[in-house]
Amino acid sequence: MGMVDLSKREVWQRFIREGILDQGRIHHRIEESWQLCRRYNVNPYDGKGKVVLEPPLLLERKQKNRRLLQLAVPVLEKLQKLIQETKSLLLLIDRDGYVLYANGHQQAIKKAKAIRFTEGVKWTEDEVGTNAIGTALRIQEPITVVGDEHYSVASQQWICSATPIYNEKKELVGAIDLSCPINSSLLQDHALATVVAAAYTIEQRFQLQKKEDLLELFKYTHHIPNPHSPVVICDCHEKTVWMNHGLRAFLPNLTDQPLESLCEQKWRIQTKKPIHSAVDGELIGYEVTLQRTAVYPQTFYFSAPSFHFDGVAGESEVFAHVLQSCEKAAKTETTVYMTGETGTGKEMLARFIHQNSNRKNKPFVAVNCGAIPKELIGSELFGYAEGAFTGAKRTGHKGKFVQANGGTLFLDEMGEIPPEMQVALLRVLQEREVVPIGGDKAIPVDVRIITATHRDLYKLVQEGKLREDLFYRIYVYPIHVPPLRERKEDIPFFIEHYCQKHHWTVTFSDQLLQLLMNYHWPGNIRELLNVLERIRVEYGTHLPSVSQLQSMLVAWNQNKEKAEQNQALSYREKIEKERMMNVLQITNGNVSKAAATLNISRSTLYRKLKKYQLM
Ligand SMILES: Nc1ncnc2c1ncn2[C@@H]1O[C@H](COP(=O)(O)OP(=O)(O)OP(=O)(O)O)[C@@H](O)[C@H]1O
Repeated sequence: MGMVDLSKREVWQRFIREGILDQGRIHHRIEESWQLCRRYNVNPYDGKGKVVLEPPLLLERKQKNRRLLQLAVPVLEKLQKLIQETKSLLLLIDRDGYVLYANGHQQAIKKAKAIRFTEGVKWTEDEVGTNAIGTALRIQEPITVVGDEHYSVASQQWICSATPIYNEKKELVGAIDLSCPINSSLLQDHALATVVAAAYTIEQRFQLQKKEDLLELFKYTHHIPNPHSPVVICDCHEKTVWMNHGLRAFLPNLTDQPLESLCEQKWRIQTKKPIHSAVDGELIGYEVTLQRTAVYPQTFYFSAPSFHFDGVAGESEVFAHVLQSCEKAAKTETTVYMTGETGTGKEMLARFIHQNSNRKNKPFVAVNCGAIPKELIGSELFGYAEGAFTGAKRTGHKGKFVQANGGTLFLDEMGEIPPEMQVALLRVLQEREVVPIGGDKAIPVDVRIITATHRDLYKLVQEGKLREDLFYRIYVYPIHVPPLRERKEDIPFFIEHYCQKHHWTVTFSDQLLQLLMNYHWPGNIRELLNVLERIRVEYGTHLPSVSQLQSMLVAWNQNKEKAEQNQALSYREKIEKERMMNVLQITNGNVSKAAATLNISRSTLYRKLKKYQLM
């Protein structure tokens, strides 16, 4: 864009009169704009402002752009001296091309008024033809338009430099323009540099303002009561900024996420309240309360809407797969083999399979093979005939197989079945009939078998403790239930479930949750529920501190270990241990006296104290 010269005037005249544009004579942005103006049918012999907003409408527009005005005007006012010295005009324009603010030298203002270049006017290319403001807003680049480069004569006595302004989100929010009469002393390169620098400063202020808004939003969060319903605060662009405990339990560290991404994660917006800045009334964010879309009891719409799981499913992928496997098994008659540590919910899943199968109206019978004395397993499972043995009920006894007829038999701790019973069990599975002990008539039975174990059954086969043929009878459709530590993300759901079930209104802090989520839970869900029960009983609505909970978990484990060791002791050993503890108590811990009372040597007593972990 060179200086005003005659040749440029000629180029303009030729284009206006004949529609011919001499290529390369003017800047390509100007060429492009002229072509546009021609298409818009802009009158080249006019170019005065047409749309000037009435005061109420202008006020409304200023209100809408108050952030821009608030951030830009102080910067523009710094240029006051330059404007006066160069007899020019400085304008702030909104993104639609309306002049929001105009400041300038007396003469320039007067000259501008003549063409209605004032506050409230719309100064776009389609209104007044090629000009710095309208063109800069369209091409989103800084530009200077000199004299005859203006499409319409009204502006041809001006040199104008304009540049777009972007907010912190890099969205176009408006433009600044520095205009001066063509004979001004202001150099056009300087003018352009000035507006670009001012726009840069304003953009910096937008960035800073964003931080202030964030601070204000954080301050606002202090006034949010601590409701149990999950609350999220997001900024005015609907990006998450903060969430309360109720939500953090489920979504740790989810800030700077689009609000809608939370909705994808099974949340629904319940209320959305705008938050305005206490400083300038600008909308700075929203307080949003959310609601879980999928809560327990959860209905899983895997393939049929009828599948229903009464327990906590949580959101872990591993457990979702388990439920899917169960659903598949439920649709068939297949024999299911469940593995998983104690307390992972195997029995619950066995019930889930039963309740979703065709057998749901028939009995579900669970037998814990590990809990029945070995000698009784046979009669428990297969029943006994009338008068089968001394003391047997005269009427006999229906075994679990017969009780479960038509339904599902859940055999827990399969690994505990003694070898001689394994043969009988194999027969029932093969023949689908049972012969009660002491009886001679076979009773046909129709049951689906689900077995469960926390032991490695195949290892038992290798060790010769489980018949291989029985193993293959039951190892048909294996489902592995993961331990709780492999589905930590589900822990908050269990807690929520427990709290609701017991009408226990407490909010677990982040630290407590972290502790519960990082613990290894050897007893899995059962252990978690026990710990929650203990917290509820001991602490009520005042939850323990982190260290209190920590020591609770440690003590818990030690007790459990002791209990396990006790279980490992024989009956005789248990009695011996008990006796030693009593004697030590009576002798106030005096080992010599205790040894004498027990009639054993001191060294034997020490050895035994070690063995029973009493020292
Ligand atoms: N998904 C679940 N939702 C709610 N509670 C559950 C869930 N899974 C298990 N539980 C609870 O955890 C406890 C242990 O579950 P369950 O008895 O089914 O486990 P298991 O694997 O069969 O244990 P074990 O092997 O020791 O018999 C029960 O009180 C059960 O109600």
